[in-house]
Amino acid sequence: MTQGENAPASRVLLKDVRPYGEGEPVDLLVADGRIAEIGAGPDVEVDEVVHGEGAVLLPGFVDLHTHLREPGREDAETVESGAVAAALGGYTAVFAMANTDPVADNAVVVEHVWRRGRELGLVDVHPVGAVTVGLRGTQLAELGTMARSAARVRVFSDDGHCVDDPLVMRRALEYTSAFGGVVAQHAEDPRLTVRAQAHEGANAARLGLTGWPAPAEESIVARDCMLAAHTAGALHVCHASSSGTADFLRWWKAGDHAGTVSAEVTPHHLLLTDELLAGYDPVHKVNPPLRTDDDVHALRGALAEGTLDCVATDHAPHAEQDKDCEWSAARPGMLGLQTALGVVLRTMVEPGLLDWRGLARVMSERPARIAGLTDQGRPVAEGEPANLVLVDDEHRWTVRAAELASIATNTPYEGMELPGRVRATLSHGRLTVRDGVVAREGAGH
Ligand SMILES: NC(=O)N[C@@H](CC(=O)O)C(=O)O
Ligand SMILES: [Zn+2]
Ligand SMILES: [Zn+2]
Repeated sequence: MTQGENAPASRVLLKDVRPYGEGEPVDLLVADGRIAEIGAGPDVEVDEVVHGEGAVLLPGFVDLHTHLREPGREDAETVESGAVAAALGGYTAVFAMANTDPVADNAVVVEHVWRRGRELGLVDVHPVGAVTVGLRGTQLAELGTMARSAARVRVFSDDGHCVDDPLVMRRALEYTSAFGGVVAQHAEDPRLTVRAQAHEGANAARLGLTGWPAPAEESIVARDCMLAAHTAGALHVCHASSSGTADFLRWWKAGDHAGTVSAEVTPHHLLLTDELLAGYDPVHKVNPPLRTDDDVHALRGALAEGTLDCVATDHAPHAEQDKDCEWSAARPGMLGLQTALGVVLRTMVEPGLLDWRGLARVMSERPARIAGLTDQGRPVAEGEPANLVLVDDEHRWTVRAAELASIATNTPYEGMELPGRVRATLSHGRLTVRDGVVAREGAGH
């Protein structure tokens, strides 16, 4: 049984919508969780009508990198608050990272997160399993048990920590390749980033902050690509942040290597730089750190050309006491689910680096394929699953932390005007967002 099957409204008419922002507006009928008809007549009988007024219809977004903080830090985010934020951001599937408390390194924790997601019925919540027990980097977690659990875990990551022992990484790639899993690596050589607080460069030097050098990321990315080739495993590079990482991946992907390598970039690394650190506001503290303008432009180019496969939010809510303190004590991370679309429109679509089809590729199709999802990231076409987002491309809005759905408020975009508003989101044929508001009635089983 898939989410939404118990939904009360099974027939929805999306009126005057433009799939991929192309051509004249059409009417699109959703029935029984699928796109039943494109060009449906005006007199068709439905339970709900959404007036698109020419808004852009895309496959629902898929986030490979979300921190939901449940279990353990429900004062920062819960599966519920995160699922609401995800739906409002246009997401129909999110991958919830394993660095919870307790760690999601066993079937009990991943099944809890997965069940909670299903109960809510707002977005498909896929738990990520930890690679190693307790994220400690020494002993492989029960990867096979998590894969065989009800949550059917396919993405594994110690995110927040690097699997720095090359033998442990090798074994993880070997083991997961046996069942089509992927290892998502937080690439950070721990020896090169001891006490690191900011991108190693002129700004960190001026501000007196210990540097996080780009080679700490790049050396692990290079090593892991070689291990993926050697094991014929699947590697996914989390939050690529430097021009050197992009250059290496471009070179690597141009070669003929066994294994599979994919990579994500976050919205904040596409827009923000370490110049923002001058005010010492920890809202700008994130791992990997904000880097330079050159890095930002290299990452945009790499995403446009496909060297970087997709955008992932690394949505990282933190409670006030963990963020509203001096720089060195603050936790790294920033909110991202509700601002990702706007930042990608601003950094990639407005400058002409991606069109709407390109946006669908990097925010929906590629991430779905990387994670092995078959019902997400599908074309907007008759017979396909109705996991969809309707974007009002003319609308601009101002980010206010207090108005975001997350419990935590650590957005670096406070007061910023962003393009694009999510007018509606459909998960398995059911409206989860209507007129920019979460549609909660009927949620749950
Ligand atoms: N990105 C961050 O700065 N923080 C993440 C961990 C991570 O993604 O490495 C978190 O869990 O808060
Ligand atoms: Zn990370
Ligand atoms: Zn993360």
